[in-house]
Amino acid sequence: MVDVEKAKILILQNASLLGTEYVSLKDSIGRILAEDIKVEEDVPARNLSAMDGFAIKLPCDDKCKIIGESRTERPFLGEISQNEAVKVSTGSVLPKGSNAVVLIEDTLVSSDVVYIKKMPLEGRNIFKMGEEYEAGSIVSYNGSKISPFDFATFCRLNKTKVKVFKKVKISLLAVGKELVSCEEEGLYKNFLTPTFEEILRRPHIEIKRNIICRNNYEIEGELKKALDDSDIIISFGNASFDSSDGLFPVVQKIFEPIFWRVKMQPGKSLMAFKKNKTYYFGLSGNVWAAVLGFYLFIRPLIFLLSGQDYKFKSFESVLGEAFNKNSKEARFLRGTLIDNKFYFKKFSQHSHSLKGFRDMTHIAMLNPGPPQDIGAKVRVFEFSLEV
Ligand SMILES: Nc1nc2c(c(=O)[nH]1)N[C@H]1C(S)=C(S)[C@@H](COP(=O)(O)OP(=O)(O)OC[C@H]3O[C@@H](n4cnc5c(N)ncnc54)[C@H](O)[C@@H]3O)O[C@H]1N2
Ligand code: MOO
Repeated sequence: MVDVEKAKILILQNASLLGTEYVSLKDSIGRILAEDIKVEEDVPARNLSAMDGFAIKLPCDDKCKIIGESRTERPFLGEISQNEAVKVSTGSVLPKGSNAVVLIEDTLVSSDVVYIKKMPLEGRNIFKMGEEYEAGSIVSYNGSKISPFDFATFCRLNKTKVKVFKKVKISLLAVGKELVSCEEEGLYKNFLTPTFEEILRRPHIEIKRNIICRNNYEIEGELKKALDDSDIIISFGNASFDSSDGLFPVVQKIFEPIFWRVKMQPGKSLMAFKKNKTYYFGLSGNVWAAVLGFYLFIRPLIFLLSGQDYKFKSFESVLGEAFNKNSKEARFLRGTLIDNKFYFKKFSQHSHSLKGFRDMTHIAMLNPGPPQDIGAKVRVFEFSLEV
């Protein structure tokens, strides 16, 4: 049995990043960048007009001769002199020599002459070369998740492929003779693996299997298959290591222990094993214990393996309600913050209960010890299952 902090360290200390691969831009959204994205050429590469109107060269008279037109699809190639104007549209390349754009609504046009009613200041209405991104600057960093706007930026930078970390391959196993699928009639429905599959359905993760194992033979077979193709295997149920129906002995046969059982409540029944580079976690079938085990130990590992930075967002707070039990081990409560105080009584604290997940925003950790009064200091974590 290890304490919570030791358990976190034991899991992360030997974790190594997954490999990298190149993917096409359209497949990159949601993946984790494995390179810094550097701007090769100024964006925009030329001065562009930011408005519809006329490019002019200041200082000039309020009457200019129209010498041509620059369109987005067909730029004007000549150079502009004082008292000349070139018709421009939003996004079109500005002619050489121009230094301002007068808005179309501030002009009067008569055949090839434009009368300027309101003279712009120099530099106005121009989307300047390099204004968006200067050559040599970095727009996205190694380890960041590629958002739709990153995708748009990479497109604008003329990227066609980007280097990303390989997907984290995860297997989910529900273990229990009593379990039926959510579509079947029964008292003990396996809702845990489908729920976690939804939580983990992300572009940088690949779910290799989601399966119910009802006997040792199935457990062993699925664990061995998962060992071959997964980075992380998570099982739910039968996590008590001395349970008679055999998950623990099977796991012991295949993997090497990191630790089993953690000094915490709930979630004490947790196994962490490893074989080569594959991690195995045996979480409880009790939902709050399973979610907490995932939050504390597996989620940080997924961040680390996939190349992302991870930091537990925690801070000191105080109890808004008294907690009137002794705690033998670190105790985790689900709840929420109001005026920076932690409240937990309207949330079920039962390990088996689903009540409270919808509204919980924070988790408080109480150190082992006697009951705690209102105002007692507690460490509070922001709750999120985002990976
Ligand atoms: N005498 C003792 N009893 C228990 C102890 C103890 O120390 N002494 N520890 C308790 C703690 S703490 C936990 S946690 C659980 C051990 O958990 P298990 O992982 O062995 O739990 P199971 O019996 O397999 O399941 C518990 C509960 O959850 C249901 N379940 C299981 N898998 C799923 C699934 N995939 N989806 C939904 N629900 C699932 C299962 O049917 C049970 O009802 O033991 C305590 N007991
Ligand atoms: O430690 Mo158990 O995981 O409370 O239900």
